[in-house]
Amino acid sequence: MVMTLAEKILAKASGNSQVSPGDIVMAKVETAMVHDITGPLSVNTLKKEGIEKVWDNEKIVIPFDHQIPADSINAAENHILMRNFVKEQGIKHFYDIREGVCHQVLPEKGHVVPGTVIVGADSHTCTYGAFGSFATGIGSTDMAAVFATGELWFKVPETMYFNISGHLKPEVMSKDIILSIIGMVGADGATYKAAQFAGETVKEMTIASRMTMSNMAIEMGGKAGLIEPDRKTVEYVKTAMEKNNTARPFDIIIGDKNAEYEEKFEIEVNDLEPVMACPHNVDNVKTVREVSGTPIDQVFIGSCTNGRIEDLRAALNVIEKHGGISKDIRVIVTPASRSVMLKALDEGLIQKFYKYGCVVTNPSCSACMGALYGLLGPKEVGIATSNRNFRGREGSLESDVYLASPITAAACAVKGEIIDPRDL
Ligand SMILES: CC(C)[C@H](C(=O)O)[C@@H](O)C(=O)O
Ligand code: SF4
Repeated sequence: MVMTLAEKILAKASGNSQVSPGDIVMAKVETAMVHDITGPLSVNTLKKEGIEKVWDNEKIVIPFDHQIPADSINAAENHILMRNFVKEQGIKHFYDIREGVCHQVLPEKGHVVPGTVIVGADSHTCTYGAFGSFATGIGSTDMAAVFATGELWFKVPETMYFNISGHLKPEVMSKDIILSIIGMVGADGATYKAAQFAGETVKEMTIASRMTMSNMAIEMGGKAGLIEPDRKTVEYVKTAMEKNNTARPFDIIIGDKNAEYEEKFEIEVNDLEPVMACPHNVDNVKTVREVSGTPIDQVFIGSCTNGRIEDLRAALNVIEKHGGISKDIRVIVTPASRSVMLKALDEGLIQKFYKYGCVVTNPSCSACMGALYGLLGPKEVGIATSNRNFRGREGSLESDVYLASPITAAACAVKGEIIDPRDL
């Protein structure tokens, strides 16, 4: 019988020749990730259960990213607890405060393996679906079970298939596509389903743009957000593995031709306009022109959704073209990882952001979740290139967050209010 990409990966990882939606399978995990916020509970649970050794100290990856450098004594204590765990267990892949956001660091360091099951104690673990893996976020206590056994049970999800065709206008990015899709299906439209993004538009996309799409699959409830691997994927993964001594063989798994999808959507993007997710729900999606003129206080360009080099280039391009940012607002720029930061430094982007009066921070989760810095105060309005805008996400419960692409966010930074990049 034919299977979808998600079904094929779960079948392989669970040693079955065939699986169908609804089946419960026990799957082998290829990579398991916890970070500085979610790791401590996994570690304490493991200890409480009396488990002395993790199943594989080479398959557990621990990046620090949410509260780096430690912004409170509590964060510093979490860091100490995790560093001790790393030492005790001989965890091979530990990335202390210098590397950046987990979902950027794992692919860059070669820990994302196409065709495998990857779990992370972070909801945006679905980002790695962009590499053709079945990647999903799990809770810290579930992770303790994975640390102990290297396996986890899954209910095989149905797949919602999004066939995307056409060419984007120059001011429109993959962020606008995924926001439009979420606006269309709703924040719970794909609950416990695998979303699969396919079609010529996705094929033409860079890996970074694909990651933006998969990253937000969870924002419509998706268990995973998969994209079939192709030449670009293999090249990215092989290079990352070779550079970081993480090389291992992997299979390229693609879905069967006549696989059954729960629902198939045809999306044509030639006429897609820049859009925004407006307060306070990610599915409250409007064209930027509909909310044009809204006053703003802060623009945040960064996060695991849109903090990659192409995002920084695109944002700076808009700022440069229009002679700088508004002096009435704050602009925070956070490269998603050390390697993005180094590239941005090499290309002179950081110097220019600074010149224009942006605040550039260390690679981290930064202002994305209102846990580190860049918090919004009461009644303030922020534009963010990140993935969530629920009440209080970026600070005060009385603040508003609009989610947008880096191009739109930069246009708003230039104007000091919400504006469609085409109207600058
Ligand atoms: C802190 C962590 C549990 C959380 C998540 O899982 O998504 C965070 O990364 C977020 O984006 O809200
Ligand atoms: S950048 Fe934001 S969304 Fe991504 S892992 Fe960090 S807090 Fe979560």
